[in-house]
Amino acid sequence: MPTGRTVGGSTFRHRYGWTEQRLKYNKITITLKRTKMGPNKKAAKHRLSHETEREFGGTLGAVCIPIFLPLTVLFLICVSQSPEANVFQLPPRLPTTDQLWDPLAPMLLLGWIGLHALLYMMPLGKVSEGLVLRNGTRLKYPINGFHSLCISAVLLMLLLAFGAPLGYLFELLVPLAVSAIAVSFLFSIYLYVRSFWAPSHALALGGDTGNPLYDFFIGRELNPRVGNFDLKYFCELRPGLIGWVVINLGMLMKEVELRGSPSLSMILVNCFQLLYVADALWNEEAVLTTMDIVHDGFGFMLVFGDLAWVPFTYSLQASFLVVHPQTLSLLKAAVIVALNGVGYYIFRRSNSQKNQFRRDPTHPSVSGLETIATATGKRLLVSGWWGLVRHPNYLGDLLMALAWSLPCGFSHVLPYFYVIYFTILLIHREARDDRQCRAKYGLAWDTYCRRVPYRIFPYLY
Ligand SMILES: NC(=O)C1=CN([C@@H]2O[C@H](COP(=O)(O)OP(=O)(O)OC[C@H]3O[C@@H](n4cnc5c(N)ncnc54)[C@H](OP(=O)(O)O)[C@@H]3O)[C@@H](O)[C@H]2O)C=CC1
Ligand SMILES: CC(C)=CCC[C@@H](C)[C@H]1CC=C2C3=C(CC[C@@]21C)[C@@]1(C)CC[C@H](O)C(C)(C)[C@@H]1CC3
Repeated sequence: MPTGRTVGGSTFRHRYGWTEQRLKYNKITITLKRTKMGPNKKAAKHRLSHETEREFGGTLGAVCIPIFLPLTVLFLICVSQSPEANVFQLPPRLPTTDQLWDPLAPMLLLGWIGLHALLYMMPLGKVSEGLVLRNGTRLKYPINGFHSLCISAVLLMLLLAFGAPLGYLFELLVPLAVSAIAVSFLFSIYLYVRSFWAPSHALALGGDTGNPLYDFFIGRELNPRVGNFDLKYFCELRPGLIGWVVINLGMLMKEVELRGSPSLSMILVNCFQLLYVADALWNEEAVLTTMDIVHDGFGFMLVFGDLAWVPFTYSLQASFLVVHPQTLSLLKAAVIVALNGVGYYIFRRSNSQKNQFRRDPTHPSVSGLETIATATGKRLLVSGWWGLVRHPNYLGDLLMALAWSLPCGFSHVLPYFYVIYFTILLIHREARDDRQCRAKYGLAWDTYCRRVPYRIFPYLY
């Protein structure tokens, strides 16, 4: 019988009599106490208490980020559409009040979200189970995001065939972003209020600090649902992500209106980002094991990220290209396509390898890989993609991000906003994940880190 193994700095004993287990989980100390009950684990009663250390700068971050990021979205759209496209221009270019509002924008936005809610509820595709929750149950999720993308594509083609002016999205970008920001605030308030009716096991471990500003920002409830409709899972992949490629298409149509045909740069940006979104929806099931679904509460940060940040800042290259056309030689285009291909290959293969390993470690594609055991019973891959760096999927994602900016040339910083922001996001995300894994796996995680010393970039970081 193993006793006294150290996990995340605390001691726990595998013994039939009693256990007291202190897990440091993402800066949250969880104390699980079991009474003397014999070997039947199901009979053991858990007392759960948690003190949380706050992320994203705590209360200050929770107040500043919801002010600063929405303004950043509006600022960046305006800069991308201005002739100078200079992010460092002082005073900063902000929209006039006239530019902010168009009654068409909220109608289009709510119609779009409503359409995707209907598609989500359609009995298409399979139903999959999420990971086991703290109360021992598993939620069911419809895997029909790719169907939604295809149906959206057919509807858009029909609209184009009937002469719908999709290029008008260029003029509507700022009012649409304003509406998405307003919806994000209202929706987050609804989520915060309704979380007080949720049972305690349904709250996110880091989102129930008792500080209303912080909890509103980070999200109290883990998987808020209306009946079977999972609000977080729905927002993560559908209206925002598909909305992003629709905005890109709108920018392409605007270019056609202005110059008669789309540029090679615009085609590349549209194709690369469509591939990324289609891939996410094709592999929708894999989202069920991401940090956002498994760990993070659904609050302002994710709501705004999904509904406003992703569609309006990830499409900046396309809106930039409308006003700042670029000439791209075939040779340069080929190099950029190759870079995107390499990035995509690393991203997809590494994500699929880990998902396959987590779902079925005996599967022939992963059973031959070298692994190390952890005290939780789960194993960690130390060969294959996950033996190269600790986050090969981030490496691939970053290479793609660079390939999306390069078609915009080197004359402006703005098209590189995504790759700069994304590097910061992923470095921060890696640090969060490192803390969580050290808490979960203790010594085994340290061994893994020694075996695989680089986090994202081989021999660099
Ligand atoms: N475009 C965008 O804006 C964004 C894209 N992304 C992308 O989303 C994808 C998912 O990222 P994310 O959810 O952050 O994290 P990961 O998919 O990298 O998952 C991290 C988890 O994987 C497991 N793990 C880590 N190392 C190993 C190993 N050696 N062997 C087996 N399992 C391991 C651990 O969980 P456990 O052991 O519990 O299974 C760990 O918590 C990435 O490709 C990322 O690039 C992410 C954020 C934003
Ligand atoms: C600055 C700010 C408001 C940050 C919020 C972060 C969110 C924008 C991102 C957190 C994790 C995300 C993921 C994707 C999109 C961005 C957010 C929501 C993702 C859906 C993109 C497509 C990928 O294939 C993915 C499914 C792996 C990915 C999951 C994480």
